[in-house]
Amino acid sequence: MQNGTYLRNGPGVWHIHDYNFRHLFDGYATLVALQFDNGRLIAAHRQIESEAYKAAKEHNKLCYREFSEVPKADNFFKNVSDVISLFTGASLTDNANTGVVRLGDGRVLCLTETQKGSILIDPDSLETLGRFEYTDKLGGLIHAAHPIVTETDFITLLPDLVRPGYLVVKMKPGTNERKVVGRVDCRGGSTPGWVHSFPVTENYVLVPEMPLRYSAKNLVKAEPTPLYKFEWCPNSKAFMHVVSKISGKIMASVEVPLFVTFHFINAYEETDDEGRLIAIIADCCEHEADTTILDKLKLENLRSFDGQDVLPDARVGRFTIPMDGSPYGKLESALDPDEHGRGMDMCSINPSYLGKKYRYAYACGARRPCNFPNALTKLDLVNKKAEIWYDEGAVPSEPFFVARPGATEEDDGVVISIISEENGGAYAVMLDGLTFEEIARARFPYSIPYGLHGCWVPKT
Ligand SMILES: CC(=O)/C=C/C=C(C)/C=C/C1=C(C)CCCC1(C)C
Ligand SMILES: CC(/C=C/C=O)=C\C=C\C=O
Ligand SMILES: [Fe+2]
Repeated sequence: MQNGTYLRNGPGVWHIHDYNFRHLFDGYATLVALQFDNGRLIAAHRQIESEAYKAAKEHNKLCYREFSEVPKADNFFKNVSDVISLFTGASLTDNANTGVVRLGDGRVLCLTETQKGSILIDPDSLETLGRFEYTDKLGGLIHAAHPIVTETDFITLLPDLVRPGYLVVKMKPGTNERKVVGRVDCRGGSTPGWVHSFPVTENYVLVPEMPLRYSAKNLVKAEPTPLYKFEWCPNSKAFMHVVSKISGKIMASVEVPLFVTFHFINAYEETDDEGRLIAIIADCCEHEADTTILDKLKLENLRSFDGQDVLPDARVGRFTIPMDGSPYGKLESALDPDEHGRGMDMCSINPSYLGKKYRYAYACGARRPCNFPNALTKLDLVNKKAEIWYDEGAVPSEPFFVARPGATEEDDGVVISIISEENGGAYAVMLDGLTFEEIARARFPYSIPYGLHGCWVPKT
């Protein structure tokens, strides 16, 4: 194993004093680090010191709007209406609890869906260094939680709730300034679809327009609605738009079957024998166009498993987007969902295959009955088979692939996951990327809560 640090972010504290949050996504961000140092493993964890977290600790109450929680009127600006503070962004959380990325310039950035929740941290001490200030004038309050980050680029989408659409933006390493690549207007609905993540190919950025859309009326509600800040709008239809990375032009825009996804896995360009582009293939963790997964992530559901099989089905949804001007795209299962127990989310790939034809993905899968993904799975998208790693009582977080230095095979590397156990225990596990067998496990001397997304910071 090369030397370096695996960092994982995620909600980890779900209460303020004696007030308990209701949804998984509300929790205050907890970073966990696994530092690999010449065969030794050193583990650490630390809270991200966001303004939202510090204010909650200082005042013993919720002070900012979280994913589903809204402060009581007297918790924030007394005389400013919620609506005004929502649209200036002042009341929005900066609780950067979703992901962590290493920028091409080496800075390590924690993110969530609010732009103000972009927070720099020190990957060695896990100390919060401060807010990442975007120096451009693009404004906006929200962005995709998952930018596409490489050594040379940072690409993200900014949903536009005023003029329904999405800005595609990019930022060079060493800068804090995003530049507009292009813009996509929504084709359906009066608001953009929720965009937690999106995929890219070598030449294109794909903009998903999901029929689960931001909801103007739910955004200002004080109490959570069944779909939180969103609305299911099947009549508004679903679309995939293809934007050129170079010109920003829309190269295709097709209607696709209705879908629900948080996470795109990867995408690539399909060419014919003469090398002409015929289609774009984009894969995602798709929840069978069923929004109930969102409410299943309520803490009371996650904390009460009684043996009933209540995890909604999910699959690898594969979009085929024709590039010949045809108006419709396809959405099919890339493999039989029974291969991975019809549970599917929290994915990773070998980063060298980003935007390219690829064969393997790693994700959380299911061994049923369950109420949450309880297994790790390696998906072979060519042979349409899945391997499963399962340990009784384990709640594994995203299996994160780290390639072996010098590897030539796509799956030559290791897969790291942090396991929270039903009984309060926790351990880190390392699987062989090729065989999917367990290589090592290291137990934490205390509990580590379930978490979301990670990144690899190589030792320099
Ligand atoms: C943890 C995770 O995956 C998602 C977190 C999403 C958050 C914190 C979303 C926050 C929002 C608000 C506080 C109001 C505006 C809308 C929205 C972006 C959903
Ligand atoms: C944990 C999760 C879905 C699990 C269901 O199968 C989704 C998390 C989304 C945010 O990053
Ligand atoms: Fe995510």
